[in-house]
Amino acid sequence: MTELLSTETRGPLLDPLFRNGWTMVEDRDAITKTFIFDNFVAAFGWMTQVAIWAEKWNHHPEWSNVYRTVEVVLSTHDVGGLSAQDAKLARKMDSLLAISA
Ligand SMILES: C[C@H](O)[C@H](O)[C@H]1CNC2=NC(N)=NC(=O)C2=N1
Repeated sequence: MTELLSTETRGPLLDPLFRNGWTMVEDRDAITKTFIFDNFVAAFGWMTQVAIWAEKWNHHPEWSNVYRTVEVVLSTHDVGGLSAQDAKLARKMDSLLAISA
């Protein structure tokens, strides 16, 4: 069962993400990061790879793409805030950058 991140687990899970460009969304228990790629195809290719993982894990981003920029927000709708699933998908998004570069 997906659970809201507790105060104790929040730090260790989120701090590495904050060091990697993620930030909290203002007034919402969610994290956000803007990814900028060389061009639209690179952005969409990265989104496609993320989509495969999101579907596999049944955990989906809130995102928008304009040309080579992808704005991502992660939160777990079922629990109304951040869960370990969000940190997991955020780590995967960052790891896929190396492949997409
Ligand atoms: C019915 C389906 O399993 C749920 O709606 C899943 C789908 N993807 C999801 N994605 C996110 N970000 N949060 C959820 O709570 C969630 N729930």
